[in-house]
Amino acid sequence: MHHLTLAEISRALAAKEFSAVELNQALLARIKQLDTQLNSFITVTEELALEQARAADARRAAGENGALLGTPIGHKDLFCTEGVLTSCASKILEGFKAPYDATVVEKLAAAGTVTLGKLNMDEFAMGSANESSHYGAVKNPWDLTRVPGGSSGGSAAAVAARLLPAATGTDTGGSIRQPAAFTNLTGIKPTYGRVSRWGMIAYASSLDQGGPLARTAEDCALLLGGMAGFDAKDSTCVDQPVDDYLAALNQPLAGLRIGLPREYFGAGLDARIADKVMAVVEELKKLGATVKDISLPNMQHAIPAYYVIAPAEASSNLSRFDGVRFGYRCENPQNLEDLYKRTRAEGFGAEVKRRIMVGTYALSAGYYDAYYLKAQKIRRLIKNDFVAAFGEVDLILGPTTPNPAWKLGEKNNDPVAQYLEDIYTITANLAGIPGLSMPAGFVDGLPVGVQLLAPYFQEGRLLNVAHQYQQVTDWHKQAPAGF
Ligand SMILES: NC(=O)C[C@H](N)C(=O)O
Repeated sequence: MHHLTLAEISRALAAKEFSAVELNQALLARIKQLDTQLNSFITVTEELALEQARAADARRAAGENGALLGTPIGHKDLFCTEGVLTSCASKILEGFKAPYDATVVEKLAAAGTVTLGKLNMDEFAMGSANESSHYGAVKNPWDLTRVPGGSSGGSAAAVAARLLPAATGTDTGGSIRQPAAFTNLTGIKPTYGRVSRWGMIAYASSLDQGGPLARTAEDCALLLGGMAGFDAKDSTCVDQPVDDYLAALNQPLAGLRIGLPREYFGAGLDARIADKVMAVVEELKKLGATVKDISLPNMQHAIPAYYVIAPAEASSNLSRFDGVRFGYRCENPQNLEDLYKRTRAEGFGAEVKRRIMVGTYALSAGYYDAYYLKAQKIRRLIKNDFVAAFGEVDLILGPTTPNPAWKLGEKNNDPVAQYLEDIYTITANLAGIPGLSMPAGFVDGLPVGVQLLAPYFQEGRLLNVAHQYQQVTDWHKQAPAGF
């Protein structure tokens, strides 16, 4: 059963080929047996899962037939789940059981999904390797000596290893798309405001967006349909109807205008990845697409701008973790200041501290104009580049990452080397547009992802193109050996 996609599971449950209880028990057994190799789960919610599976079977017996009813998923451990540890993979949230469900969790539970657990991640979603977790690094099922990408590395590893058919993730600068690329999955970061951030622990609020990771575009369409929608509890959530993503999948691609930004194919890109990207372009041409060279001239400024804006917002968001209200508190504080200082010094890991310091510095009087304000101006230029490009083309295509998954530990001592790996993904967050990564082949046995970008609220278009590509290729069907 573990090789079935979410859509196949949905159909099998509807046809009563097996029950939700049988399916979820089988996956729980598989998680117990195999996750010791990957470390993709922080918490396995066995009791909750069986309770939800029994309820789903009862709802089906009573005549309900929702597409997600009884389907197994996992949540990245920054989505609040009532009564269950929600850790952000940080020591500072040690023992924190959320008092309520995030909107995404609530919506998916109402649709009948079964939560098998909470998935490992980079601490507070800061990283591209899933090595900064307080709960230990996650391993890539394609090569256990390599990183799965980050920050949604646990979600990616679990889905790639067939421990789960799909999972939620979040993407602030690539955290869904980059791990999807490193583990041969399809993952979509929706338009900013498409999915509610309520109950999703904030890293950089103007960039964070939740979305699905799965093995196929069809599965992403199914899960995103359950996640997206207006939520009055998130003031940045957009009140616009959600498209029928499943219905959009089968549109023909004839006449689709694809733009290839020349800045995406410059220095730093592994030539073997460039070849894979061009092979995807050829395949899409056969399906009727036309291709045009375009330019996104401000892309070179994206990394410095992102690594000012994201830490600035993080330094503000993370000030709430002070040992008073949530999670970890240092032993025997001498006074209030000592409580704050030692709790935060002991509770946050090195990368989180680095970003709090960078962000605080960038926002401080005298430096604000030079760094934060300048970064915001660059952000606008990057957005304008996309708006101009989408005047000429329907979709932008390029690599998701410049390199395939690197070795565990390889970029640990060089944060900037790791930041540079985000070059192709962070622009979509700065502009707020949707982006999708899909499997496009292998280099030395390691998965390669291709990224598709679309205008605001055209998630359906991205899923449509990826689905059509997946009808004529089978990269996405390849499973890692041993899983
Ligand atoms: N959170 C993300 O989207 C990952 C990005 N590499 C960051 O560390 O900010």
